[in-house]
Amino acid sequence: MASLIAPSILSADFAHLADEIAAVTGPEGADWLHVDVMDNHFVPNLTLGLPVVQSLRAATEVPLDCHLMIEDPDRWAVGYAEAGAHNVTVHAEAVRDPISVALDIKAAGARAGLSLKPNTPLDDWVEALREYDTLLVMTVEPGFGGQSFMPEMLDKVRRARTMVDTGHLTVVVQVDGGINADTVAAAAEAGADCFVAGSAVYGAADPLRAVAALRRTVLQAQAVTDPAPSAG
Ligand SMILES: O=C(CO)[C@H](O)[C@H](O)COP(=O)(O)O
Ligand SMILES: [Fe+2]
Repeated sequence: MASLIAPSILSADFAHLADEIAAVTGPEGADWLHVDVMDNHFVPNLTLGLPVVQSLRAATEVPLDCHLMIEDPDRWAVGYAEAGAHNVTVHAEAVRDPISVALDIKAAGARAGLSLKPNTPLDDWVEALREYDTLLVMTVEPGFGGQSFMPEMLDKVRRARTMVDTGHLTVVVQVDGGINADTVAAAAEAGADCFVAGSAVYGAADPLRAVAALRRTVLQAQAVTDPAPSAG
């Protein structure tokens, strides 16, 4: 099990993105940088797109984790991989040909991720997930930062963990939405490997310390559930 912390720049100051990324970068800092791409169609919010991701790629060494909350990801996802994203996640509810999209993302040199909204069942996507490297379990309705964690999503995380542990899937299990000091342990105990946190990191007085504190809590929770976890 991994223990990756991925601050979401959705809660950062968009006028100072390079500084905001530097604020979470360091030996105990971000493992991935989570970039929420919203198109105002798939979700009722508009953030940033490919030109910003291209600029971010040149501005930081931290692996970029692009969460595409957009319609027609079949058309756009590969561009994010070509721009140098480390992981490109598309939504199950938006994708038309999930296998082709995963193959295209991977052929362009990135990891491929598939995201499930809270009401989207895991079982419907297990076959497609065999082509994916990351499963993003949304723990809020996508669209906005600062929402409350949905504890009922922990079952989905547990079932995904079991599928990975029994060799049916090889995905990193990622959680996104409402992850903070109060909720991250439950997500880790349920078996998540990668923890996206926006407001809990960028709303903190010291974002770098907030990242380190989240990771410590994750490692403690994982040590209880899995006494010999692999390095994150
Ligand atoms: O995908 C997202 C919203 O759709 C964000 O990544 C997520 O909400 C992070 O923000 P917070 O940690 O404040 O909930
Ligand atoms: Fe996200």
